[in-house]
Amino acid sequence: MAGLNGDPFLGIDDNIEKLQYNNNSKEAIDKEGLVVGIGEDSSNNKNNNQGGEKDMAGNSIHRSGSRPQLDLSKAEIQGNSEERDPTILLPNQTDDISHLALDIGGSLIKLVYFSRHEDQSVDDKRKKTVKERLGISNGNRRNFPVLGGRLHFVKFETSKLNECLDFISSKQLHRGGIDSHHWNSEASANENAVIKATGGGAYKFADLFKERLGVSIDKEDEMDCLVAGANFLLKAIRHEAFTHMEGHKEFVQIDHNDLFPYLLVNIGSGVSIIKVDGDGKFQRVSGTNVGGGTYWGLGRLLTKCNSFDELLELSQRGDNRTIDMLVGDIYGGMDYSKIGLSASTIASSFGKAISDKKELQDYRPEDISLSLLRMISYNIGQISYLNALRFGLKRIFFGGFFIRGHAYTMDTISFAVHFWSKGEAQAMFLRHEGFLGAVGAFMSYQKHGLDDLMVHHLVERFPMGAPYTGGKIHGPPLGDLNEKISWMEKFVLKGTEITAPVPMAPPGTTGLGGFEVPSSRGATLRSDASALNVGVLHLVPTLEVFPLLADPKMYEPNTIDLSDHKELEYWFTVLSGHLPDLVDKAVASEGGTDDAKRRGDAFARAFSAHLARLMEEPAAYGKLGLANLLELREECLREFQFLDAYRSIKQRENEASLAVLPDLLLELDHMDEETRLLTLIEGVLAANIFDWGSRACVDLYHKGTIIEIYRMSRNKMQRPWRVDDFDLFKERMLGSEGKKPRPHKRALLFVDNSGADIVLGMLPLARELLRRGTEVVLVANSLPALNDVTAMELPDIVAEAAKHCDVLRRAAEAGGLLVDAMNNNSLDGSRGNSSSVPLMVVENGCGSPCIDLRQVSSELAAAAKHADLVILEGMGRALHTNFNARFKCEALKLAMVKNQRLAEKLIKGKIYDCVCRYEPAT
Ligand SMILES: Nc1ncnc2c1ncn2[C@@H]1O[C@H](COP(=O)(O)OP(=O)(O)OP(=O)(O)O)[C@@H](O)[C@H]1O
Ligand SMILES: CC(C)(CO)[C@@H](O)C(=O)NCCC(=O)O
Ligand SMILES: [Mn+2]
Repeated sequence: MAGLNGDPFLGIDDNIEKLQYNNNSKEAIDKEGLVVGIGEDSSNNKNNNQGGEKDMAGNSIHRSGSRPQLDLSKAEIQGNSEERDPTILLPNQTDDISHLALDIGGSLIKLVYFSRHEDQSVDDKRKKTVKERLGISNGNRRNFPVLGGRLHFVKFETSKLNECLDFISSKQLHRGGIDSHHWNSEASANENAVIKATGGGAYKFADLFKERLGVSIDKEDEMDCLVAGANFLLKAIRHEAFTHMEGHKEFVQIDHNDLFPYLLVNIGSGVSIIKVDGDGKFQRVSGTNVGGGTYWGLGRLLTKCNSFDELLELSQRGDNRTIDMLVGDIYGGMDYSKIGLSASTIASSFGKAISDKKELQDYRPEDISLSLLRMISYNIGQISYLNALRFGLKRIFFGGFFIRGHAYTMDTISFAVHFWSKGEAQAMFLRHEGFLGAVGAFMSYQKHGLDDLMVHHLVERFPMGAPYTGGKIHGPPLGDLNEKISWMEKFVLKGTEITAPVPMAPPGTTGLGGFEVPSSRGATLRSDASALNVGVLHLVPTLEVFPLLADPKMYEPNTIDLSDHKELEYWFTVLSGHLPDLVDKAVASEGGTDDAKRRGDAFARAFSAHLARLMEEPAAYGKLGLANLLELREECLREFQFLDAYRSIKQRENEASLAVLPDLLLELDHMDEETRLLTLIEGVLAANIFDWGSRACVDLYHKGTIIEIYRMSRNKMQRPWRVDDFDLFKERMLGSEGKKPRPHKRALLFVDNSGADIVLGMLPLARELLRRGTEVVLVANSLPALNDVTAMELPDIVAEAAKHCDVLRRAAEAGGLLVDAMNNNSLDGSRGNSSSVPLMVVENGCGSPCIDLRQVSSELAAAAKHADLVILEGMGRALHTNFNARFKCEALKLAMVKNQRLAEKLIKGKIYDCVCRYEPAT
């Protein structure tokens, strides 16, 4: 959903050392001596929205207010100043420009770095008026002092510091990370660059950083950073914390108002135990030197393993009973039931090694590793519990890379906490486990304003890097697409370690006394390349919670819960089955070139890898719903630069539908009000059959033309529909017993597909509402998804339709949609007709067939303020998501169910059944 909001007031940080400008800003520079509204209110920058303002990487450079001033003196244009977007160098820019923070620990270096949004803004005539209409003033951007962009998470081994330095230098992260491609290092060595860093290495390696990268390290206190990082993540990431018991992972919804106090246990090389009472309010109450370094260090000596992951992997095949001394070993096979110890309880870790005449080589490394892992995890759990007890704390959050998302480790810790506290205290884990300190260090750049971010401003995405390179100890800096594809091709050639799903062992119980080894060994450990379950965090300060949600806290967008494995398997099959066809469409949409084929292939592999990854571990990317899977597919397409796979299909369908629209409108106009309303709703439902996301519909396309299918679909419309609140809706619209109800003030129509769906379904319905004096806001996707119509495409479609319809034309003019028409002909004096209610188009902030109403565009949020009717149309928006959503205003949910299983599950019906659900305001 993020990265699509090409909004000029996203407020990207602008301490750029080098910027580019288009012709407009060039003028400004000439006149004003290079002070082009930078560091001032960006409303000065009328050129922001022009699409031409892109750097070579396709990124636009934003200019926002409330940023530190740039030193533009001695700025010079590099290369030919006649070029459209010449590069300007700012040699004297010495502001604190870093977008990188580090946590350099005893074992690992953690990096958090920031990159800008790829601005997708284009010259969109819709946008020119919509802000004005909706009263979104430029002043609003003052509310978003936060920069928009992305946070990336990477780690390296501390012993391989050089690799880390190379990474930083190859990405030019120490120079602000902006526009690294054409940074001219000669011309502007930045003497005063400063990077925030925490952990012991911030002290130990400061000189080396100065020497190698020419940057100074600004040291931040480690405990401060851990706490700041944990507080931020718990506040801002929806599914950051989870419990893990007996192999079962469950995300915990943390109430921000009820977070403190808690105990934070960071298991790095050593362990810090911190009592946290608030933001910046904490005390390190304990620690233990038996930690991650102990497991890895001792483990390496005892097993000759070469990597931490190898050691962890060994443990998966281990049996600790060969080396641990059990109660039964001491009690002759009996339980010591008086104090609640079963025979299989570990009495003494490694205890058997004393009595045996065995040498180290007589023990299996697997058993040693498991025994060691269990000993250390259990010990930490127990010490943590004791500290929680000391301060009466109920919640313990565990972080640090020792945990490494490993099921057995988490189960053991949870077990210890649960057992000793008799269920009073709860162990919770964090998805960004090892990055707490680094996130905290990043936050200490106060100018980033990260503190102000709220849950709805953050969108986590899992690019190709998630299943392949994400979290790799030293991920290759896969900057451009080509690099990515070739890397993946190599990877695939090497073998397909990533694609084979390994089902998790079914969870079992730990039995009597509860001292036994937790059953969960987890699935086969994945190679480190895919070890991390964190994605890229997109910061989108313009996103807002949809203001008409009745209860945003209780709102859950997904109707289908994919934590049910059967359900996941089903949708996995559906999406996999759909893949070849999608790849065909995508490749064709890009002209079917060799390059497109190669990208298509890479897309298919990447998306399959995501699916396989999620089949193996459904919660790998946080809580998983069907909407996430569908969005992942769209994001994945975009990642391989398929910007609109259904482009030509959409165009064809729009044209075909527009051709029959006049006839339809004529037909409608001959009906009485009641028949017309029914026909209109039927029309919406019937036209919703055109859905390229549905297998059944794609099959239909091979059997008939668009219009034939539409006719057939119309003819099949028979009431009662499977969910049929039409009579209620009709009464609200037309009244009963001669009483005329007041018309709606403003209706938001969340539209779905291109072609018949929008042209023959939703537009005629919009027209009816307009005619009744209701303002209509067409809410469409910001970015393409399947054959969904986008907010950018809508004005042209409306303009075409308006040629056949006065109601639409006047409303579209009043809504500022027909800019061209208004300029060209002031034909009948109806221009700006104040008696017409406006028809508007706003983008929803999404690039997916589903919509999560907790994160919508500010445009939509503004448009919603005066709305008293919400119409959600289509499977994605009205069924897969939001079927159960409750609104403060009236809601109408319209869709044809084009999937047998969904029909059975949701409405106990069958494929092609229809839903017309009307709900009064709550
Ligand atoms: N790939 C890896 N290489 C080395 N250790 C790893 C790896 N993955 C996980 N670990 C574990 O994570 C621990 C380090 O965790 P973390 O990065 O949180 O601590 P640190 O900051 O390096 O240590 P400290 O805070 O004590 O200085 C290691 O001691 C080891 O147990
Ligand atoms: C020394 C630190 C804080 C470095 O991160 C960590 O390794 C740690 O908390 N060690 C445990 C030291 C102790 O409290 O016994
Ligand atoms: Mn650390």
